[in-house]
Amino acid sequence: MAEDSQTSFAAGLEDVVANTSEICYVDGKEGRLIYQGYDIHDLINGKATFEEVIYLLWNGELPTASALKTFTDQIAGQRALKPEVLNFLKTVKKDANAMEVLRTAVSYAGIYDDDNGDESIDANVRKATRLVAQVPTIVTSYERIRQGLEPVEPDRGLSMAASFFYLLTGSKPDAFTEEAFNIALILHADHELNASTFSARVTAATLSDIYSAITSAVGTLKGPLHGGANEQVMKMLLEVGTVDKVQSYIDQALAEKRKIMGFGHRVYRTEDPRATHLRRLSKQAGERADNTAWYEMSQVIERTVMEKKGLNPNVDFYSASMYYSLGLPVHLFTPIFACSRVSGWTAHVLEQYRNNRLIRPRAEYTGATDRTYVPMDRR
Ligand SMILES: CC(=O)SCCNC(=O)CCNC(=O)[C@H](O)C(C)(C)COP(=O)(O)OP(=O)(O)OC[C@H]1O[C@@H](n2cnc3c(N)ncnc32)[C@H](O)[C@@H]1OP(=O)(O)O
Ligand SMILES: O=C([O-])CC(=O)C(=O)O
Repeated sequence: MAEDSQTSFAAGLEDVVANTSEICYVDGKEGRLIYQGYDIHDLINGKATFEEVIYLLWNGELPTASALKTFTDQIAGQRALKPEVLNFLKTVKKDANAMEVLRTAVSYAGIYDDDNGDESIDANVRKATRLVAQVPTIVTSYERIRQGLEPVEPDRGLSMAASFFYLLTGSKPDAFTEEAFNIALILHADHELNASTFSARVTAATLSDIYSAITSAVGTLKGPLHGGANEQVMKMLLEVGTVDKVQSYIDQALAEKRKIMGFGHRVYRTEDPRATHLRRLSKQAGERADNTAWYEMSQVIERTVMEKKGLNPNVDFYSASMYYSLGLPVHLFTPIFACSRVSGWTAHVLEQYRNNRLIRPRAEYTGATDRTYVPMDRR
């Protein structure tokens, strides 16, 4: 064994502290989520906007009214896609996975970004602004193109929450939908060194460009153990169908050693504070849609999984029924997560650039040693 081999190995890097960050603190024991010192409950109870939270994540301070207006206008002014990106969305196959399309479109947009090749701090902030502005446009435009509809021209006067629905449907959402979606965007904005943010930081730490980092992150978020879980949760609810089938479904899944999607977490050992809000919003969205069946089924699943496995729901559990009740297509649930998390990813990439060191851990070598090469004719 090589002399410099590492002696401590943590499977899945559990509890390994891989960098310092001022952006976000997750208290897994108490179930608290803090953005730049502000508890998410305070941000939501104080009726913060998603734009305000992006400003906070990037700058470390809450904006004044005029700073927020300038920032909001800057984002709103960057929503339109470059013709090359739009053309990619129009020519890619219509039944592609929406996260794969987003991943490739982000990578493509980087090539055509006006600041491509400029790695100055100002250029990276401009690129980050375009990324948070355009990820929702990519997601909604591809969905419309897939349905045989023309993409909608962005409306600069709309909030990020309202703009998503406008770009998707051509109509402005009602006040409840805008408010609920704004909260969901805030809740998904950042989560310390989750897998996709870590992959963004690893890419950025090679001093590669911000679009490459966000492309890595989108690909990582897609997996069902991470952001992809919200779509799997809704598929489970649809498969279970009715409340009376929950018990047998969960029993069978656990007997087959299958994971119940939307439950468990690497850090939280108690209620995920985001689930507290999403549970309430799932109920309210169900009531407004005159169908609380998905919420009620979710409640029974939550009780059953707690009873049988002692696991709490994570952010992906109640967001599924909430989005479904808002009329959003299931295959957009994970792209919607990306529309929010791109704010945290970009905050982390900008932080990585400010104080960079290559991220390069070691592997504990478990392979063979001291073998002698055997020529081909003697194998
Ligand atoms: C935005 C987000 O990324 S939130 C997470 C979204 N992902 C999901 O909801 C997928 C379902 N959940 C999971 O797969 C896991 O809980 C993860 C991936 C979130 C965390 O994984 P880890 O920290 O590696 O925990 P790990 O998978 O080792 O689970 C520990 C134990 O709890 C069990 N467990 C964890 N989650 C679940 C679950 N959802 N259903 C059933 N059992 C579970 C495991 O089987 C394991 O049991 P064992 O020790 O008897 O083998
Ligand atoms: O922190 C994690 O490991 C996963 C998570 O909840 C998130 O990314 O929001």
